[in-house]
Amino acid sequence: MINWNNLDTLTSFKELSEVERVNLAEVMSGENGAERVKDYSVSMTEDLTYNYAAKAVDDKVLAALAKLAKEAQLTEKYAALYNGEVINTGEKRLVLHQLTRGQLGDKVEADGVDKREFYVKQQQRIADFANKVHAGEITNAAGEKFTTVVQIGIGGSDLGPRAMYLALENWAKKNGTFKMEAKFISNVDPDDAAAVLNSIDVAHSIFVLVSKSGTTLETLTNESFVKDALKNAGLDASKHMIAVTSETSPLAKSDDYLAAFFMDDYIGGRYSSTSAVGGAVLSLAFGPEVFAQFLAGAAKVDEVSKNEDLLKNPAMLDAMIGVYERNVLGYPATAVLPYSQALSRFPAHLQQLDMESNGKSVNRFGEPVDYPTGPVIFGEPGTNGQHSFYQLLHQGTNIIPLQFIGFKNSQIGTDVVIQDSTSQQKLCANVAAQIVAFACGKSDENRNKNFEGGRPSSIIIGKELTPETLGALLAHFENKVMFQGFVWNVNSFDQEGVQLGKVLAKRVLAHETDGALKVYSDLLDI
Ligand SMILES: O=P(O)(O)OC[C@H]1O[C@](O)(CO)[C@@H](O)[C@@H]1O
Repeated sequence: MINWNNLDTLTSFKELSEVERVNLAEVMSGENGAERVKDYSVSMTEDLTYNYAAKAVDDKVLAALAKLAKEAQLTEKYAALYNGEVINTGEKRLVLHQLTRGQLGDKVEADGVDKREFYVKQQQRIADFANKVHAGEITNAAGEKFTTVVQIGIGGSDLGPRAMYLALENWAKKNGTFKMEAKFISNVDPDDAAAVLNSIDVAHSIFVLVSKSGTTLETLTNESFVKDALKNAGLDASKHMIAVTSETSPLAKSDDYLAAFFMDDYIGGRYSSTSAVGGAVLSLAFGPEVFAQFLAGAAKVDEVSKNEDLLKNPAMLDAMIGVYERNVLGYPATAVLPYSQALSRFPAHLQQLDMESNGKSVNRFGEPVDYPTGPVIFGEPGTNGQHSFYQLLHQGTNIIPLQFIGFKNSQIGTDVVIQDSTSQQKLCANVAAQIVAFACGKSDENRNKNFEGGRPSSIIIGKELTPETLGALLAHFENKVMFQGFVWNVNSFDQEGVQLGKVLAKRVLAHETDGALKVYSDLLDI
């Protein structure tokens, strides 16, 4: 039987709080440090490793975390999720994003269909459509090939797919699978849509309207913006647009689109990159085979995440160390720092994934919780971040745990040797240096130049960022966030916190305001 209990009622959580703290600077110094870097490492897939040597944990802390993971029944809860229980209690929905990339457990039936079959069918329909576009069988009205794909969507209908596209753009160009350039319109700021439209040839562009609900104001506004532009160019908008939505949304049966592809209410926006939401744009941009490799990478990590042994389950381990840092050590934030330009928008995606999922103050039954839940997430690619906010990370008054990601090889492969090292070597040297600098610090009589150290980090290391490693990376973080939600006993799959602002904005637009809202409306000339 599964028990959904608050973290502070668990005996093993009290025990964890009493385990002696680790002096990170001490354990990471000298030979001991070298041994830790070798030992505190676990494979995520054959190409990716999670290394947690520079986290403030030792065997005692890890044993206490394993006990907590067991008492919180994390593997059982994961199994309940992929076997189709109603895990999203707020919206009374199943949570099925893992089914888009593999069958992890029982067949899941909902709405009278086998859900795995439903997702696979959508992937096949998308693959077929994308192949026809690439082959010139689906064209614009003049019979010319589409050369650009533009995704219109916001939140999960934008951030994940955009981050994934950017992550693979150069890889696809290098490996001969690049088919079409992709652009993204998300913000309701008219400058977003206008700038994208100014940068493309609309006559040769295909637009993917993505909205699960089919009611998101920003997305519908941008759709009209684009339709106007197509009309002004003398084009029939319905021959340039496809939709990705749920079958129950107002967009599903409209004649306004060349085709419609479906996901459903069991896939949260921020978990939708492996569904039709990511599938359409990525298959059009890189071909369906590349999208399939991306799914295969995610499926591998989903499988590893079933492991009951904490030390052999990187997503669960990462999650538990994060809980220790948040609820025992009291750290408020986590920085995501990819040493990979291709992952430039990955931190923004993780921001939504983590903060929209676990930024909650009530448990899954709607009762207030008495402990901190999700941390603040932010990040930028290294080495750019080093010349920006790392000052606070090294010497500020808050300790911010760090999540580094690094690859041995670059994607494009073009490089130069300057002062005896390549740029790729410089990049990797920097991430290694940062881990040790943060952990060990450096004492100096001048307090201003003193580094206290004791600043924890982990690193995910891969050979190269490929579609498969990207899928694995994505699933690692999705599963980490899911496990943390289980430990905190929150529902990680709804987002009521975004509603109030939407309601008030509607009131402003309808001029139904008073008090402070009225004055702000006047100040902004609405
Ligand atoms: O795909 P939709 O329904 O347009 O929603 C877009 C985004 O809006 C939200 O519901 C909240 O603003 C996100 O969770 C979601 O990713």
